[in-house]
Order: sequence, then C-alpha cells, then structure tokens
Amino acid sequence: NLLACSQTAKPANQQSWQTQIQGGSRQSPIDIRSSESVHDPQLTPLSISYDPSDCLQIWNNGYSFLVEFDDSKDNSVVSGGPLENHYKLKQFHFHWGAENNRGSEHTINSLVYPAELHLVHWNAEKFRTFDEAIFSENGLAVIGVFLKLGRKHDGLQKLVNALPAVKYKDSTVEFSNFNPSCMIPSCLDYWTYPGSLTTPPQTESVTWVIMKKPIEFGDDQLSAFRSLLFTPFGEKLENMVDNFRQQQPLMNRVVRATIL
Ligand SMILES: CCCCCNS(=O)(=O)c1cc(S(N)(=O)=O)ccc1C(=O)O
Ligand SMILES: [Zn+2]
Repeated sequence: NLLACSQTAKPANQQSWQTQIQGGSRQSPIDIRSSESVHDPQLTPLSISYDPSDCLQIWNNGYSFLVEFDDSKDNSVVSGGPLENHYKLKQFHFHWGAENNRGSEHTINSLVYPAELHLVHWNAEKFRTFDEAIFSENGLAVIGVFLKLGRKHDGLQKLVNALPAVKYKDSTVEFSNFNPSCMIPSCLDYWTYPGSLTTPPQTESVTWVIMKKPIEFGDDQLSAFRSLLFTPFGEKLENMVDNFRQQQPLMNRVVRATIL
C-alpha cells in the first residue's frame, strides 16, 4: 500500500485531544496514582538550601508571576533524592484556578488542589546556562508543592503584598530577602518522575519532584493571585486564572516514591 498509513497506532492511553508536542513521550503534568508508584529505598532525602539574598525580583510574564533568583552563585541549590548533580534555583512560580475546584497541574489519584508551586532549578554542573539546560536531558529539576486552602501562610504574605505592583503583563518589581524554604513542607516525602516543562517549549528536560504533603494558605492569598492580569496595561482586563496545562499520558514511565 503506497499511501503511508495516516492512522498510526497510538498507545492505548494516549488521547487524541491531548496537547502532545510532536512525538512527546514524557510530557507533564500527570495524574500520580499512588498505588502504581514504586517505593524506591535508594531515593535519599532531598537536600534543599536557599539563600534569601539571592532573591531579585517578581515578574508578570503574562502566564504566571515568576520570583527570580540570582543564579550566578552556588548558594540556592537542591541536590540528593533522584538528582545526580546539584541544581541551582532560577525562579519559582505558581499555577491556580478561577475556582477552588481546579488549579494544580499535577493531581494525586485525580485529586486536584487549588494551586501548585513550582521551584525551577537547572543543572549547573553539566550545563553553562539555564537556556542550555532547558533543552537538555537532565537539564532541569522542578520541585512541585501543592497548596490547599486553610490557615493564612505567614511566609507567603510578603509575596502577596508585592503582587499589586506586578498586576499587568510585563511588569516587574524588585523583591528581596525572601526564603522559599518557608514554602517547603516539613515532611520531605515525594514522588519523582521524568517529564517536561508544562509551558512552551515543553521540552522533555525536567526531573519532577512532587512533595507528598501540601502547604496551607488563605482565601485572601489565593484571591491576590487571581487579581493578577494576563494582559498588559491599557488592554482589556483578563484575570490571570486557570494557568495550568491539561494532564498528559503517563506512557511508559514509572513514578517512584520515597519511604522516608
Ligand atoms: C526560554 C524559554 C523558557 C521557558 C521555560 N522557562 S521556565 O522558567 O523553566 C518555566 C517553567 C515552567 S514549569 N510549569 O515549571 O514547566 C513554567 C513557566 C516557565 C517560564 O519561564 O515562564
Ligand atoms: Zn509551573
């Protein structure tokens, strides 16, 4: 048959409506099914150490707000766990919903959280720049932390107070002396799996480390996230909400879990 078959067989769990990058086999986010995760006794605890003086600014990039760090030194790093090298903190950002029943990118047994924090790190032992690491195997390590509604998070309030200054797309405000360690849960148990960025270019360069326990934050703090805008000053007001990607097929990946 001269005509190439246009209907190549798709893996059973790959839906045609998934926003798959061409030929992507390890896309993020995913639903983590705890019963199918593999307890790996060789997974050591993560070693996380951040220097608040590396914190530089907050930037509304029209997709989320990024808190950016000075990655020219070796003071804010993560290592251990599934990571072969030490990775430097570049930025952290969040994903959240317009309503409390959606917002996180990863889910746990289909349980959705109202928001998810991503701390983006790059492998400074193997690559010279962040931009190089984005496009490289083992280039990035992103720590994901779920946020659930409850008590106000005192550490987060300093960040929330700065958000009105970055209401519009492309606005930036100086932001210093913030220690992201205050947003890491006290329980360091995690799941880990090989994945991708969840925003373009969705490169498959990320080792994901998803903390098992959520942190709590308050309704007013989530409302402050939702009062940011996707749009620049002077354009139609579009609230920055629902900035999460649809779940992607697991395909032939295994999610490993710690037994701490
Ligand atoms: C040069 C293009 C950079 C794209 C990736 N940048 S990033 O900091 O890794 C990032 C990661 C992620 S994610 N959700 O961690 O994959 C989301 C947004 C961004 C961003 O830059 O907006
Ligand atoms: Zn993210």
